[in-house]
Amino acid sequence: MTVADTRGAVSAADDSPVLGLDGVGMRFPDGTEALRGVDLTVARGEFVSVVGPSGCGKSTLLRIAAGLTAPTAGRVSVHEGSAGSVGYVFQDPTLLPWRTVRANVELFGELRGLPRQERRERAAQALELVGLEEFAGHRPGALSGGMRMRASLARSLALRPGLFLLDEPFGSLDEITRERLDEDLLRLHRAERFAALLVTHSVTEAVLLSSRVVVLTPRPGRVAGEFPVPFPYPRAERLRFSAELAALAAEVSACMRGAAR
Ligand SMILES: Nc1ncnc2c1ncn2[C@@H]1O[C@H](COP(=O)(O)OP(=O)(O)OP(=O)(O)O)[C@@H](O)[C@H]1O
Repeated sequence: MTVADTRGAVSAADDSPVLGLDGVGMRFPDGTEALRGVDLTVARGEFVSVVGPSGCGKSTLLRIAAGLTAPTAGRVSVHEGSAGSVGYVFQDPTLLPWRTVRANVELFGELRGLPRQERRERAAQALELVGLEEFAGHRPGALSGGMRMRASLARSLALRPGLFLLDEPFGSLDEITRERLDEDLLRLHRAERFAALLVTHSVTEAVLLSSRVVVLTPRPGRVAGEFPVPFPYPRAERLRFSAELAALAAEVSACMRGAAR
């Protein structure tokens, strides 16, 4: 996996996928087979969501894409030059409670040895993007759950990722906060133009955010279907409650149910 620190690495002529999974399989040492023969690509600027029944291997897939777990079959490629940094956001914001929000957002830059001034600038910009400038000096304990998740998004945004991997990031939040953060994510995706791979339990969220939805079968997870989402970006808030979105979400859900039989 290549990790670069600037957006300058993106080449206009380069249309290779940012992420490619080729025949990926995963069998854990205890014999549990989580994934089998998964082919999946994410192109530059694309927003792909993965849905599937609980335990079908979604988180395992994301961990493999992030390079945190090595697959036991197949290949993973993160394309050199086109990806820039990889941002990884979990359901748990994992902020350090003794650091201020600003210092948390600067953390990854610190770990990568970015000069102090650049870290400061990137953190300030990322905090502005997620609307947390005024809370930069607060500690995470003083923030709401939604704000903590925004801080977690900002921490990854400060890496200026070419690829964002999101594992059910809003799963523990109440519905209204989750809807707001979906809007934020859509806006950030437009503004920063990263490619995204999102794991979610919500078919509506998947359709609302994505340019493509991938459905996995029950364990071992295989690709049961892929659904291009035809709605152009930027997407209006009312799309969430539209008949068009409901119809596509019903198709995706039917595929999930069919795969589970
Ligand atoms: N380290 C491990 N060792 C053995 N089995 C594991 C390990 N990690 C995950 N599994 C199993 O692999 C399967 C897939 O797990 P994973 O967490 O990827 O599923 P998921 O689709 O993300 O689940 P959920 O939707 O409930 O979060 C599950 O049966 C899980 O118990």
